[in-house]
Amino acid sequence: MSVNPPSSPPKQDNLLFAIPKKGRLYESVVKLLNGAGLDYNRPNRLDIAHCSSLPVTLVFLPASDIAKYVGEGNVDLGITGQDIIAESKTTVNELMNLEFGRCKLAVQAPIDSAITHPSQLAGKRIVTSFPDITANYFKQFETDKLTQIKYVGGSVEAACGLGLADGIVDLVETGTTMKAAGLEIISTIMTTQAVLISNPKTRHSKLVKKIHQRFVGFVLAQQYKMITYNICTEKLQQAIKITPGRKAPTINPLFNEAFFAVSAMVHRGDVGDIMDDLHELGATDIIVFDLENCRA
Ligand SMILES: Nc1ncnc2c1ncn2[C@@H]1O[C@H](COP(=O)(O)OP(=O)(O)OP(=O)(O)O)[C@@H](O)[C@H]1O
Ligand SMILES: O=P(O)(O)OC[C@H]1O[C@H](OP(=O)(O)OP(=O)(O)O)[C@H](O)[C@@H]1O
Ligand SMILES: [Mg+2]
Repeated sequence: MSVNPPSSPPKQDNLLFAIPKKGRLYESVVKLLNGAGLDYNRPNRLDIAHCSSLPVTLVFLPASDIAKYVGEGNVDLGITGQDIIAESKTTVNELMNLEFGRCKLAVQAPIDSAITHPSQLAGKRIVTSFPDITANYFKQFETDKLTQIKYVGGSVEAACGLGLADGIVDLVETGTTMKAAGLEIISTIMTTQAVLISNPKTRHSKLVKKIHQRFVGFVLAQQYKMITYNICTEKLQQAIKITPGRKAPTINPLFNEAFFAVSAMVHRGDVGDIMDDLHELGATDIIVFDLENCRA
């Protein structure tokens, strides 16, 4: 694998943190860094940026190289996909799932072909950006002939239409790319999402732990919203059943009234139903807030 060194030297003794320089993970990673308070200024086109808030240097690298840098280089932390870790065969510590970059790595073939099972592609021509995972996967179906696996760095879906492959192994999220290329899924090799990884031999374990904890808080905060409402004494117990909170709801009596103000964390996806249920019960002044960050 060819990898370019960063364009200017990192600050000595800073923790090095590898960030995807572009692509599908980039925007979510930038949000995560902001949310976790890792402030930085990235001069135009430079692949290196020093954080102003922590002794951390960000190195912007292709997502596909990050597992290698973290596993074998001096890079302490990184963000990349589980698919890339599996393909790199390097040992890294997977610290946490980041809940974005979700997709699956799938064997695909032209819709108008007679292929319905991956065994029909064993020994044939497969194009992919994941040659190692692909070779291992097809081994189970091979009898005499080895599967011919060709690596391409992108636009894998074009390979069948251009006569280079009988099938491909590529990532599928919505399926738009696959359908546009006239392909369909024959089998799924693995599901994947973005993860925070660390170098098992890092000299910065304290700082790794700190950043990890901040990310845990931010990712948790993204999954919840805060709801507050007023409810009369007689209906309080029923309301608590609707919003039990993560541990328990916070309940405060309202001044001079037989009412309580309740606040609780609720799952983002449940908010609509919970508001309906509370309204039906007779709760008033129901307000929902986004959580910017939290520490559970
Ligand atoms: N469509 C997608 N939906 C969700 N996650 C994806 C998708 N495509 C790729 N990923 C995840 O992001 C990782 C990096 O892929 P990405 O396409 O961003 O890199 P790239 O191909 O180097 O960049 P680019 O496509 O801009 O050339 C993948 O290994 C996978 O984990
Ligand atoms: O199922 P979908 O939602 O269409 O997403 C899947 C596509 O996304 C990625 O490609 P990307 O856009 O990164 O281009 P690339 O193939 O050139 O890397 C991946 O390689 C698939 O082709
Ligand atoms: Mg891509």
